[in-house]
This record gives sequence, structure tokens and C-alpha cells, in this order.
Amino acid sequence: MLTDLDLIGTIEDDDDVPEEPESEEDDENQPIVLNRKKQNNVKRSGDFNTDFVFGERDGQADDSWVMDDVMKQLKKKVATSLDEKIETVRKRRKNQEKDEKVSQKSETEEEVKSEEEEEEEGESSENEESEEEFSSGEETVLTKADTLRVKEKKRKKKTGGNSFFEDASQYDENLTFQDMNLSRPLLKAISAMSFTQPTPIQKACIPVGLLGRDMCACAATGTGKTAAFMLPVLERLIYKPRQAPVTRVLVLVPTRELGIQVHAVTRQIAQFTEVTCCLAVGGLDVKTQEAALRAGPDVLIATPGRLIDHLHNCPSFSLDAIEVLILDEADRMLDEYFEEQMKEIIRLCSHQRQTLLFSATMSEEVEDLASVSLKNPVRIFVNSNTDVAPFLRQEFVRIRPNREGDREAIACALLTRTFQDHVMLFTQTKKQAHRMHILLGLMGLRVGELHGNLSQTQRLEALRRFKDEQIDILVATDVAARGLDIHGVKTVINLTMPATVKHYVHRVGRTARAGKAGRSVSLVGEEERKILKEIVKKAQAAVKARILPQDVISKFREKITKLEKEIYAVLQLEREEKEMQKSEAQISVAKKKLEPGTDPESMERSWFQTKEERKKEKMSKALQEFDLAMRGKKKRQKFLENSKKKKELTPEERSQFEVLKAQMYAERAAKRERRPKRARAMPPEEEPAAKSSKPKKQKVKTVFDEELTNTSQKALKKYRAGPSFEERKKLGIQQRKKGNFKSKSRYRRK
Ligand SMILES: Nc1ncnc2c1ncn2[C@@H]1O[C@H](COP(=O)(O)OP(=O)(O)OP(=O)(O)O)[C@@H](O)[C@H]1O
Repeated sequence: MLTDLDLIGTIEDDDDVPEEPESEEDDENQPIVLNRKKQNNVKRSGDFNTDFVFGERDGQADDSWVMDDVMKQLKKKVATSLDEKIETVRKRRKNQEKDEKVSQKSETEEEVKSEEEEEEEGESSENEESEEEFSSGEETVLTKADTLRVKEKKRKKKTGGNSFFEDASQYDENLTFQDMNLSRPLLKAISAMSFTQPTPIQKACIPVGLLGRDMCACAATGTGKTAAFMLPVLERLIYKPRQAPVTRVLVLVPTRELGIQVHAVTRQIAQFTEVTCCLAVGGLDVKTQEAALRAGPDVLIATPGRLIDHLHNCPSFSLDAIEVLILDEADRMLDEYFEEQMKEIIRLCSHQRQTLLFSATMSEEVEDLASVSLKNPVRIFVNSNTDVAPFLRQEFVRIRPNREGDREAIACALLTRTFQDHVMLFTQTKKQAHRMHILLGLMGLRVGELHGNLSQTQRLEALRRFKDEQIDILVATDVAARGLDIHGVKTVINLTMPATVKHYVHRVGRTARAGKAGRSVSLVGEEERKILKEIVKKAQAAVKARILPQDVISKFREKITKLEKEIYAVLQLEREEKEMQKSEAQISVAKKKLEPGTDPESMERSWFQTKEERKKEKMSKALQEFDLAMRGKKKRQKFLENSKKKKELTPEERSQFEVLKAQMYAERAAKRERRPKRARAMPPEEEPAAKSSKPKKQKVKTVFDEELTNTSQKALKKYRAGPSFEERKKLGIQQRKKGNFKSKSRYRRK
């Protein structure tokens, strides 16, 4: 039987492989450069031949003026950055090595004099070089090229849809922005943003949005969904100016960074109009946001938590006047994480509204919401659910069962040898992301991290540095997987496979955006084969298996083992600094309390869910997940024993934990899928068929059916003997009720 990995990994050379245009960027067979040099962006116009052409974006719309506002709202500054700590530890290493060399030198000086000295100098200069790079012996091993094998999978064509929606996925190919009846300020903004031609999702959605219809739209990542919902909405605001300063459009997004981005895009589109817009996301200054909300901005972009906070604490702000509600990344907004908050927000929104649901992936929850609370919604699926970006090349690196500990080494090899800049590396946990930042930093790479354990300043700073090409690699968790539009990301690497195919689609969607090409490389272990199988099945283009030479991997493993002490040292520096900061914070809180005229209770805000409640909810979910994933008693025991015994995890355990985390989520997602679906306003297509077969099975038998048509031996015997005591009692009551007591004896006489 073929396994999924075998499917892409065991193709023979003479297998029938479809021709693929090889680009300059197709560098796997080119000599590998170990010295990290900046590579110029290679134009890939010939790579993909499609009907749709994105406009030239030489003058990539400058959103720095929009970002300035956001940065102003940020309060705290970072004490010392992680990079500074990494540099401190690296310097320490250098000094130590120098000292060692000096002491070695003096020892040998005593024994042999002049000749030996010369040799020492030679060695020392060699060592200094190998600190940053690799020794020449290693270099020959490390420049060995990876092998790539291709296999195209047969695809099943997806059919059908949901009868509940009116389908408008077909669009006029020749439609231009000028044909769409958009007003002049919007057309001016479109050309200022260098959009020459609408993308397919824009061609399909803008006309429908302008009609004021509810919509559920799905298109691949990076195909311009933001403008697809913003343009018709802004047009409606311009067409029907407001009577009072109230918020009329609410856009909900799952992450702060995405909120900031959507806000920036909205301001760009609305730059030549009177439309005002405001951002309310966590991590930014609450008071500034409150003041902005009181002014009644036309458009509000928010994350659910912060929005509810404002609704509870800002008396003059409400959602009564909301005319359009947009859920960007709709499937994420309606998943269990935001469930309670979304219920609350939808409850507070005006009923007379247009609702727009957008995402690259859709879920049952979205359909449920659409069927329950949308009015005659239009379904616009330009791409099928879970299609990856059109110009993405997908690669997979197989991790063999006993080689789980190779993951970090493989990632380091990929990042040092092949994909050196404009790379996003995704990890499952924040801890692993942090560790990879330190590890890659110690290897001399320019790297940053982005995840939920960082302050908002640190998160935005990492993003800015990556966008400005101050760092080459951004290590991130799924917080950066959705919606972020970072110009020029060439490669996405998955250290472990994400929890579901949908997570995968979004992660790899950070590259190959806006008509550009991109590549994803995912490391796949035995336990992740199922998800790989699904991805391969759904892939439109051939996927590739990348094989790294084993000696290269071994070299990197050795290097990582050597760096382990330094990683520990950096972590130690961080711990010490954290302790310091904690005590400083305590002192400043105490000082504030002692200040005359401050009543601490009056300063407190009321929360929809307190921090504690949210934490508790998260904890109980995490425990449930852990239990589910550790169903096997042996597995659970082994894991717990291991984690009790050792403080430091082995590379294998670390990888296993990453995989386990993804499994935990996948298990819970699967459990949710199995849950009975909520009532629908109209049943989906399959349901009527199911219903027609049901009545036959569950038809309640009448007395006629029960007694007169049953000719079995047992029934006849019973018929002759008459009803049992219980039956007689039951019958008696019934007959007494009917006033026909005599029929009982008549029954017996027969
Ligand atoms: N008509 C257009 N012409 C050229 N570029 C466009 C056009 N529309 C959008 N873009 C650009 O395409 C990129 C992706 O757009 P956007 O972020 O809206 O994609 P998305 O579909 O929302 O992606 P995701 O699913 O990842 O959120 C942006 O850089 C945007 O400026």
C-alpha cells in the first residue's frame, strides 16, 4: 500500500512527470552559497501564464503615514532586545575562545618556541573565520545540493454548493474598475494604489456589494479580498452621507496586526473622501481609541475583545447604527475561540444591516451563521474552499520516524543554504518560535519573531523590521498566519505541519500573493502524513519532495548541539531581566497607589470576560485537548514521566511536542465537526434526500400495523393468549378513557 509520503517521495526517474517551467528562483540545483549575500528580487513574469495580471506595483503604496498613527498609540519601550542579548552571548563566546587560544599559546610557547608560534597564528585566523561561517571541510559537505522529486496527483473535481445561497461566483471577465460605477475619489485612490485591473474576487464582489446584498465570499489568499469588500462599502457611504456622527461600518478581524493592516488599506482607499475610520484593537492605547470612538467614525476596524471592552466602558459608543458588518477571516471569527465574543457583538449590532463574510477558507460555522442571520445571501466562491494561492510551489521534506530530532537542523540547513531572505518560518508553539529566533540568531542570521508572548511594541517592531528588510527571517506562530500582506515574502517554511489543512492554506498564503510566485517548504513526520495526503490530493499543481543530504543534516545537528549552552545563556539573561522588570513594575504600581487623590477602584474597567475568566476558559480547553491527544494511556504516562524527569527536552521530544500541539487542535476541530449542526433557516442540499428516507424507517406503527399485519408465530400465539397483564392494564386505562371497557372481553373471547 502506498503511503502519502511515498506518493510524493518514491517516484522513479523515468516516471511520467509533467513539465514545469523552471525559473531563476528554482535554485535547488544551483550551487549553494554559504556566505549570506543580499539577493536581488528576480522578475518572474514568465513563470505563470494566467489571464489575470496584477498591475505593476513599483510604487508600492506607501502606508508609513498610516503606521505612524499606530506607533503613536504604543506606549512601552523594550528594555534590551533579544538580538542584543544574542549578541552579548556571541561576544562572550568569541572572548572565551580568544582566551582559550591565548592560554593554549602560552602553554605551547613554553615547550616549543618560534615554529609553533607561526602555526598558532594560522590556526587562530582560521578559527575566527569558522565562527561566522563553516570550515572549508564542512563547506564541501554543506554545499551538496538537495534533491527534488515531483509527482502530480490526480484531482477530483469538486461539485455542488449550498442551495441556501444564490450563487454569483461567475463574473464578467472584462469588467474594469471604471465599469463598476465607483465614484471619482475611489477611482483616484485605486490608481494611487497602482491597481490597474480588478482581481477576480473584486470583479465578482464589488457589483453585488454595491447592491447592498449580504455576501459569503471565498477566494484564495492574496487575491485582494480587502479591497473587494471595502470598495463597495465605501461607495455606499459616499453615496448616502451620514446624518449624524455615528459608526456605520464595522469590520471584525481576528488579530491585531491584521486590524492594523485593514485599517491602513481602508485609509488608503478612502484617502480622497470624507469618510473617517478608526482602529480598535488590543495592545494599543485604550484612551486614545475611546476618544476616537466618541467622535463617531464612519468605519470601525476592531478585534472582538477590544470592541466589547469599548462597548462596556464607553457609554456614548454603541453598534445601533451599524449598516454593514464585515467579518474578515470569517471562519476564524466564528470558531470556538471567538464564540462568546461574537455572540455578544452580533446581539448588539443593528438587525437592519448588510453582512459580508470573507475568507480564503470557509467552515460549517460560517454557513450556519449565513443561513441563520443573513438575508438572501449571495455565495461567491472564486476559488474552492482550501485552494492554495495560484502561484505557490509546494514542497515537503520527509522526516523519517526515528529522525524527528532532525527538524531544527533541517530548518537551519534550509535557511542557511537555500532560502536566505524574505522567509517566514512557522512553528506551532510560542516557545519554539522563541528558541528558533535565538538559535538562528546565534548562527549569525538576521532573524525576528512574532507571537502572542510578545508585547504589542515587540510584535509590530518585528513586523516592521521584516517589511523593511532589516531582518531576513521572521519566525512566527499562527498569529501571523492569516491575512498579513507582507510584500515580497518568497518562502514559507513549516517546522511542523499545522493543525489542519485550513491552517496550512493560510500559512503558505503569506507568500505567492498578488500574482507573484512563492514557495512553501513543510517538514512532515510520520504522524502528520494524514494532513499531507489531503494537501497533495487538493493540490492544483504538482508538489515536490525535497531531500536534504543526510551528512548536511548531521553537520547542522552537531552545530545545534554545540550552541545549546549559548541558547541557555540567552534564556538566562532574559529571565534575569524579566525579574528586574517585574520588581520595577511592582514598585511603580505601589507608588501610583500612594499618590494623593487616586482611587484605584475607580480606575478599573469592567470586562465582558475578566482576564481570569478568559485564562480559565483557555486552560480548561487546553487540558481537554491534552487529554484528547493523549488518549492512549501509555502515551500519556510516557510523556508525563519524561517531562517530570528532565527539564531540558531532547530534540526528538521538542519536535514531538510541536506535533502533539497541532494534533490537539485538530482533534478538537474534528470533535466540533461531529457536533450536531445548529438549526438552519433552510436545509442544505443533501438534507431533503436524507429526510425522504427517514420517515420510512422511523414510521410509528399503528395498532393496525402492530396487530393485524403481524403474522409471526410469536404474534399469533400472543393474539390467541390475549394481552399480558401489563398490556391489559394499559389497554384498560385507554379503554376506560374512551368508555369502551367491554371490548376487552370481546377481544379475549375471540
Ligand atoms: N486590483 C488589484 N491590483 C493589484 N494589486 C492588488 C489588487 N487588489 C489587491 N491587490 C494587492 O494584493 C495584495 C493582497 O491583497 P489582500 O491582502 O486584500 O488579499 P487577501 O485576499 O485578503 O489575502 P488573505 O486571504 O491572505 O487575507 C495586496 O498587496 C493588495 O495591495
